[in-house]
Amino acid sequence: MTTSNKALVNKASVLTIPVLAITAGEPAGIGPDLCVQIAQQTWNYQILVICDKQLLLDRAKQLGLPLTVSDFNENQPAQAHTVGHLWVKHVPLAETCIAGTLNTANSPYVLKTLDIATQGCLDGHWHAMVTAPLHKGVINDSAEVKTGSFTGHTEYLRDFCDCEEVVMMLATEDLRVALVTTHLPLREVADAITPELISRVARILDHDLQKFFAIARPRILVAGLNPHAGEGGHLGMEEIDVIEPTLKALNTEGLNLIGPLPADTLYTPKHLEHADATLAMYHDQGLPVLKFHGFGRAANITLGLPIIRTSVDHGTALDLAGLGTADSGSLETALRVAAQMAAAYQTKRTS
Ligand SMILES: NC(=O)C1=CN([C@@H]2O[C@H](COP(=O)(O)OP(=O)(O)OC[C@H]3O[C@@H](n4cnc5c(N)ncnc54)[C@H](O)[C@@H]3O)[C@@H](O)[C@H]2O)C=CC1
Ligand SMILES: NCC(=O)COP(=O)(O)O
Repeated sequence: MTTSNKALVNKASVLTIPVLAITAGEPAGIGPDLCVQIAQQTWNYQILVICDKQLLLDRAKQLGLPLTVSDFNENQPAQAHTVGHLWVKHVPLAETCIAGTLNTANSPYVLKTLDIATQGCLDGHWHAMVTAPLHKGVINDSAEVKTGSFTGHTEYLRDFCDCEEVVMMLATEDLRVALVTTHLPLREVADAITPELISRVARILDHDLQKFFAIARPRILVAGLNPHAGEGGHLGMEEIDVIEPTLKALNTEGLNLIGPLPADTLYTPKHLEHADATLAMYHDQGLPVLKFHGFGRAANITLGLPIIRTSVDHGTALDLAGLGTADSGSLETALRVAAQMAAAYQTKRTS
């Protein structure tokens, strides 16, 4: 690989053609379908897919779409995508995959694709990783993984990259929703909302909105935890005891956090009009709003990592695998956002 397409994270390189690595995710889900579908489109990036080569060719045949593949070599200069072709970093499946049918034997393969993609970003072999959906259940069901220990890409990448904290943010054209807690049972959420966690998350969100999205001083609307943001303490004390004083302290550092606001009215046009992002306390407080607004056109972005990682806004959709009816809109968005983030990062480095 020439210096021109080496990592933006740990090497001072010039971004010419971004090299984006896609992990195809759960082999029985729609991840492989989406990779084949985006291969049919025009892109100004080099797209490489980290997966089993034969899986992609089989899925293309099943979908009736043309596809050729070549082995990706990080020592070759980057080249823009050509329609109907994919570069592949081959990782063999443990067992042949049937679209729509989960198989725990292939779970270690899914994790291996993530490890390779992440390490490749850290080593500077590609500019960003974009993840197709995986199935959290089948990974936890596999003999190689301790049950319940795999909660999602976000936490897995946090641990792989040895980060204390990362932030999940989903973004569509005019709405960004970040989360204080991610994949946590609802019963545990209230106890997890501490000044320390809110502070770590808010600082990362503020920092990365500046770094990757060129927002000078992000205005962030923060939701309360309880209905009506606690109704002055009558519907819960977390706002008064934890959230309010934490936001106040963070604002004295220069952050621009507004809240805690009642979550139901925070997500109305009047409030959102002047917001750069929103911060929800838990997964299903913020994400249903985002998905109602922009499902299929949103990207999931992990902030706070030493690499760029974006993803789709949907799951494995086992019911659609191999049928040709999966919508590739979110994967397209995730690719575009990854490329924009890579360019923004590069501009900041060189300015
Ligand atoms: N980024 C990731 O790896 C994500 C993984 N998941 C995982 O996916 C698995 C299945 O989750 P579900 O809750 O069933 O959600 P899901 O998103 O897979 O499916 C929900 C509904 O949306 C439809 N759908 C999803 N993606 C679509 C697309 N691209 N085009 C057209 N229709 C689409 C499905 O057919 C289904 O009716 C779970 O294990 C979950 O944890 C869920 C979200 C994100
Ligand atoms: N709802 C988002 C989701 O479940 C995806 O999580 P992750 O695998 O990107 O951490």
